[in-house]
Amino acid sequence: TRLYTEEDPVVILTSDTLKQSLQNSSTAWLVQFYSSWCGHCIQYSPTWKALAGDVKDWSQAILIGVVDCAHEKNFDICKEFGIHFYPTFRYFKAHDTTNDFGKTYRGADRELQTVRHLMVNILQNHTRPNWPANWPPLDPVRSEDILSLIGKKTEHYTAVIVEEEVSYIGREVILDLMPYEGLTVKRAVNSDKLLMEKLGITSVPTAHLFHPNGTHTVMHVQKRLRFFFSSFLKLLPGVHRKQSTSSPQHLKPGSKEQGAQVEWKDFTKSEVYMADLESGLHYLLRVELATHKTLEGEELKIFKDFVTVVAKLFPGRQSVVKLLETLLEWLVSLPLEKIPYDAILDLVNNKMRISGLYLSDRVQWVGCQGSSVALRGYPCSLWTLFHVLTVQASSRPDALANTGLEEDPLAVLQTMRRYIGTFFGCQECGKHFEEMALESLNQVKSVDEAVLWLWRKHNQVNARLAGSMSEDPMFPKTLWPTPDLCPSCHEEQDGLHVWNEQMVLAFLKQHYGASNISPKYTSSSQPEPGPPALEHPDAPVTQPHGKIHLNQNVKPSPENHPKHLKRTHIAGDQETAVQREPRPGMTILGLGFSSVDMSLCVLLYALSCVFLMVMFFFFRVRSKRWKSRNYRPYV
Ligand SMILES: Cc1cc2nc3c(=O)[nH]c(=O)nc-3n(C[C@H](O)[C@H](O)[C@H](O)COP(=O)(O)OP(=O)(O)OC[C@H]3O[C@@H](n4cnc5c(N)ncnc54)[C@H](O)[C@@H]3O)c2cc1C
Repeated sequence: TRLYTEEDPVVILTSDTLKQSLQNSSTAWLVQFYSSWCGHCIQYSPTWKALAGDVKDWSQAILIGVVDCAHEKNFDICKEFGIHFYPTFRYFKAHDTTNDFGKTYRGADRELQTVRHLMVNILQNHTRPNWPANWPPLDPVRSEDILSLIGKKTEHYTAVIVEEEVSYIGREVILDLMPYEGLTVKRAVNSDKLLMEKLGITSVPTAHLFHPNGTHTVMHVQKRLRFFFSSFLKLLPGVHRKQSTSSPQHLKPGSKEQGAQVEWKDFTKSEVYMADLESGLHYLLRVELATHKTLEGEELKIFKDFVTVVAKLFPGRQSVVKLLETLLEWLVSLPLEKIPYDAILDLVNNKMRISGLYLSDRVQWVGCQGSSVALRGYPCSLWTLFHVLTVQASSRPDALANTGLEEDPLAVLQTMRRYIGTFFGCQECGKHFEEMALESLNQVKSVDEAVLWLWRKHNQVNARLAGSMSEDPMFPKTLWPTPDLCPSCHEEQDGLHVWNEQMVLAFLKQHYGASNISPKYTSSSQPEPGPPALEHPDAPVTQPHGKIHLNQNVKPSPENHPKHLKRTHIAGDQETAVQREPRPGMTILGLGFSSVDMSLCVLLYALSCVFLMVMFFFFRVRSKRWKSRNYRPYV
C-alpha cells in the first residue's frame, strides 16, 4: 500500500502532473519526494499528513505535495529532479516561469512546527519579489495604517495581531483566514512604540479588533495561541468562507428564497435542541425509511436494533419515547420475517390513536438550520442524535438491560454504523463512515471511549469537508468544540494544536446530556386521541395518513430523496409538501383497514385456529379415555 492516499490532505503528484502543477502555479509548493520502502519516510508520513491538515486553509498560498519515487511511473521524473535521498523536501515559488527544480530544505529539524515556520518563510521571503496581488501582506504594517482605522466605518472587520518580531502567530493567523471573507488580518510588532502606546498594549501577543462601525476592542481569547485567535475570527458574525462561483447562493437569516419567507430561529451554539432531534426522527422514520417498501432479513434486524437503542436511550419527550417504545414492542412481539413499511408508518402516525403517543410531522431545524434550504438540516440532526445516544449510553449503563445489547460498549456505534450503511440516503457518506469504523471501531472498549470515538470521527469528517460545497458558509466546518465553547479542551504542544481528551469527554457529556437539551421551538400541537382511524384509501389524504408536511426549511438532498415520493409546491401555501402515492390497503363494507389491522386480524385468526385445534384434541383424548374406562363388554 502507498503511504499517502486521496483521503489525505496532501496533493499526490506523479510524473504526469508534477511539472505542470509547479510551473507558473498561483501557489507556492512544498513537495516531499519520498520512497514507500524507506523507513524514515514511513515514520515521517504521520507528521507530513498532520502538517498538511494543519495548513489546509493556506492552500491558496502554498500547497503540500508528495511524489513517490519508488513508483515505477515516477522513476524518470525523480531522476530529472535530481532526487538522491529520501525524503527530500523541495520548495517552489508561486508564479515561477523558470522551470527550475526548486530549492532543497536541508535542515535536520523536520518537526511540524519548524516546517510550518519554514513555509511562512518561503512565502514571505522567497516569493517577495513578485508578491501575488490577492495575497495578504505578511510583513508588519505601519502604525499609521492601523491608527487611521480608529473611529472609521468600514465594510468589514480588521484584526490586528501585535506580537514580537520573531513570532509566527500573526502570519499564521493571516494565512488561516485567507479563505475567509468579511475581515482583514494584519500583523504589527511590539517595537512600534506609538502603536503600543495608542492601543494601550502592555503584553504581547495580543489582538485588537476594529469593528465595521468604527469601534475597536481587545480580542478576548482564553489562551493567546494561534488556534484561539483564528477560531475566534472565523466565528465572527458576517465572516464566512469565500464561495466558489459555482456554489449555490446562500441566504442571510430572514431573507427570502423561492418566494418563501425563511423564518430564522434564534439559538445558542451551547445548547442542543429537541426540535432538531424530533425533526430528525420524523425525517428518518417518515421519509428516509419510506424508500424501503418492506423490511426483511438483515435490514429488519438493523431497524429493530435502531429502534431498540432509540427507544431505550432517547432522552425525549414522553409522547415521543412512548411512541418509540410501542414501535419497539410491536417489532419484537410480532414474529414476522417481513414487515411492510406502511405498517411501521401507521404506528409512527399512531393510527391506533393510542393516547399519549405522538411524533410531530413538522420539520423545525433550530441548531441545525442552514443559511440555505439545501444545507445542514437532516444530516446535522443525525450526528446530534447519535452524539446524544452515546452520551446517554455512558451515563445510564442499565438502560439497555434485557435488550440483547446490554454489556456492549459498542451498542450505539454499531447500530449507527449499520443504520448509516443501510438506510442513510447519502451512500458516499455511508462508505466513508464504514471505512472509519473498519479502521478503529474495534479499539473502543468502554462507553466513554465510544463517546470520544464518535467525536473524533465527526471531526475527521469536518476536516475533510471544510471548504467543500456541502459546507454552510455561515457554519464553517472547524474542529469542534471551538475554544469559545470549551477553552480547556484545547492545548498546544510544540506549536501543534492538541486536545485535552479528558476535558473533551466532560464537555461532550455536559453538552449532549439530557439537561442541556432545550425544548424551545418544539411543536406542541398533539392531536386529541379519538377512536381508531378507519379510513377509506381513496378519501382525501389528510394528516397523519400518508401526507408528510415539511416546512420550507427542509429539502432532502437528491441522494436522500425517496424515489417514490412526489414533491409538490403548494401554491399560496408557503410550504413544501411531500405527498405519498396512495397506499395499498383493504376496503370492506366501505371501511378501510390498515396493514396493522390486517396483520392483527391474521394473527388473531391463527391463534384462534390453534386454540380450537388444541381443544379438539384435548376433548378427543379425554373422551377416548372416558370410553375405555367405562367400557363394560356385555357378554
Ligand atoms: C455519519 C455521517 C457521515 C457523513 N459523511 C459525509 C461525507 O462523507 N460527505 C459529505 O459531504 N457529507 C457527509 N455527511 C454530512 C456532513 O457531515 C454534515 O452533517 C452536513 O454537511 C451538515 O453539516 P453541519 O454544518 O450541519 O454540521 P454537522 O457536521 O452535521 O454537525 C452537526 C453539529 O454537531 C456538532 N459537532 C460538530 N462537530 C462535532 C464533533 N466532532 N463532535 C460532536 N459534535 C460535533 C456541532 O454543533 C454541529 O453543528 C455525513 C453525515 C453523517 C451523519
